[in-house]
Amino acid sequence: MTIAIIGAGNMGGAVLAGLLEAGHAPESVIVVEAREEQAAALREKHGVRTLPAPEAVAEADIVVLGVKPYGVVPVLESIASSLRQGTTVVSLAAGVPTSAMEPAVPDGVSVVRVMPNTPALVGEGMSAVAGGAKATPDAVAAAADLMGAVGKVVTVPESQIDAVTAISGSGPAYVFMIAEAWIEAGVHLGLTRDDATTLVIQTLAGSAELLKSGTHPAILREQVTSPGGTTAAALGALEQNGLRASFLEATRAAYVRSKELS
Ligand SMILES: NC(=O)C1=CN([C@@H]2O[C@H](COP(=O)(O)OP(=O)(O)OC[C@H]3O[C@@H](n4cnc5c(N)ncnc54)[C@H](OP(=O)(O)O)[C@@H]3O)[C@@H](O)[C@H]2O)C=CC1
Ligand SMILES: O=C(O)[C@@H]1CCC=N1
Repeated sequence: MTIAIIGAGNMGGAVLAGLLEAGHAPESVIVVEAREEQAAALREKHGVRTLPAPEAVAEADIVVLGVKPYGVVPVLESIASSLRQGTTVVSLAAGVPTSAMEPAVPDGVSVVRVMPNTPALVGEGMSAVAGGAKATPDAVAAAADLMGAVGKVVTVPESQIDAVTAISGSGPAYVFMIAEAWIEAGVHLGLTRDDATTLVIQTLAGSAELLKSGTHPAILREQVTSPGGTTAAALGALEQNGLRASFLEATRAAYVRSKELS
């Protein structure tokens, strides 16, 4: 199975590193990068091959598109004549529907849309997979297998990909912003920045583990909240300051933006 990754920046690079970490042989991964210095850095760091796009896709069973949304269709047009029958194109781009990509590829090439997230870098990604109208079931399964190497995968109808983008695609940024604010809050209370960082990161990681155990978040929250205690005081302040409404509004904004991009 040869995988070509066109555009190994933040997201394509996370998939690349995650795949290698999961045991994919570096020789079976070909990277296409716009700038030679970036290509050289990836060769050096990961031991992968780098090639111009047409040569890379001519060898590939799966072509992963990690370029910005506006670059997706131009890249497809530039590689169309080199794609082999039976190749699966996996687009990671936000807001680019398969209906915009399919006309740019020859018949016999499947297009699958994936919305991943950056924790793929450490094998803890969350991806949603949606096949285009012309994608074969095998191609959708191959895309799901690929992303399964770097985290969890769900298969959704393409109509839900904008919602997925708003929840898990952009989601890590919500967590990182909360972590930043939380650490600063610790510093405001007199903790050293190092200690505040350790306290916050381990609290996030431990809480994520508890959530993964399957207990409902409301039960876990109740277990921390003593009547009339410190947590109740903090949660009251979060409610008063509109935490839930902020999440509704933030994810709605991401959803609308994802639709606008298409
Ligand atoms: N970042 C994220 O968390 C997520 C991103 N995505 C999607 O992933 C895609 C990439 O985003 P992101 O990784 O953040 O962006 P980056 O800018 O970090 O990565 C894009 C990469 O593609 C390279 N590139 C641009 N044009 C070409 C080309 N013609 N051929 C080969 N390489 C090219 C860029 O090089 P150069 O820098 O030289 O331009 C860069 O390395 C987007 O479509 C985005 O919607 C999806 C989910 C999450
Ligand atoms: O911000 C973006 O547009 C991309 C898509 C999801 C995460 N990053």
